[in-house]
Amino acid sequence: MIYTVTLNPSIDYVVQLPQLELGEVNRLKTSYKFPGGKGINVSRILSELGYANQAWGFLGGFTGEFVSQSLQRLKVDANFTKIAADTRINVKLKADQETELNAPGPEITTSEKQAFVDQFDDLKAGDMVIFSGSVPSSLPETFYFDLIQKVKACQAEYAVDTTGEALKKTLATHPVVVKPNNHELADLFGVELNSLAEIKHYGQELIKMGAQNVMISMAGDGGMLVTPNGCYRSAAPKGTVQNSVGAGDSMLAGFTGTFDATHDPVESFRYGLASGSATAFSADIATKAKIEEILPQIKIENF
Ligand SMILES: Nc1ncnc2c1ncn2[C@@H]1O[C@H](COP(=O)(O)OP(=O)(O)OP(=O)(O)O)[C@@H](O)[C@H]1O
Ligand SMILES: O=P(O)(O)OC[C@@]1(O)O[C@H](CO)[C@@H](O)[C@@H]1O
Repeated sequence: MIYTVTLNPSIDYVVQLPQLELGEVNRLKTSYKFPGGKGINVSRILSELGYANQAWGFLGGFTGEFVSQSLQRLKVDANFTKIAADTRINVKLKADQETELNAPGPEITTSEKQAFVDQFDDLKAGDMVIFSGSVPSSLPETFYFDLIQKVKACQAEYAVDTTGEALKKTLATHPVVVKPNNHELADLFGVELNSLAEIKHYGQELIKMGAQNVMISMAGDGGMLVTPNGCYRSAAPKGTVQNSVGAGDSMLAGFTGTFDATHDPVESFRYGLASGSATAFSADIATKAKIEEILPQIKIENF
């Protein structure tokens, strides 16, 4: 069974307007509300692709209720820990440029945290846990690392999609895959990455630091997979971008779902790439049909 962990879910409030005028009243062309948070997006794609999974994390208040009901409607199996505070709302502005306003997240009490941590005692050998997204500020920065110790004690596998110190700290524990985008990879090492060769080099550094596979997403430039046995690269297929929010999560879902079933990193990368682009070319998270339409267009080469 696959479990996704979203410590900091959200309502994604996506608003469209031709141009943003700062300091003025801006009238929106359209607005949509989606259940958001990286692990939740991963769960949505896993469910689309038919991989049994359950979404875990914290949900609270009227916003948490919206996310919970949306997941029910989307038939995503969920077992969230209920909290007293409101789940956050993240604003995604689609104007001449895409701008995201992500809130820090709600207060989580000690007893709410403990109830969540206790869930990890039920994991079984061979389960896969996907940790995605930011850690709310009321939880320690080491929270993922602490949870990973529990996952390892149960002999389950895990993937990590987070940034900065939280990511660095998990590498030495040997996650199955980490998925920084090229900017997050550059920030991790305090460098600028100007070529594919440089991206490969720093991907290999993450392998040396302990990751089993490193999948680097590069938005419209496709992606790269670095493994201890080789490096693979694919450009992105052509299409009309509608909403790239969640493309990275979709990529991780395509990878982890396929990896859990096949243990083949290159085939997993192929599904990851197709799922990422399928979401970028959709208004919301992609459907299975969209992913399957894009799959034949993915061309992976050794790099
Ligand atoms: N404009 C695009 N055209 C084609 N494919 C895209 C586009 N944007 C994203 N993708 C596909 O989706 C993958 C993940 O996208 P991206 O690099 O934007 O992830 P991310 O930065 O983690 O995004 P997010 O945090 O919104 O989930 C890319 O590697 C690529 O394969
Ligand atoms: O603030 P975090 O946890 O880093 O990211 C949260 C978020 O931007 O990630 C998803 C897209 O990847 C959105 O659904 C959500 O709003």
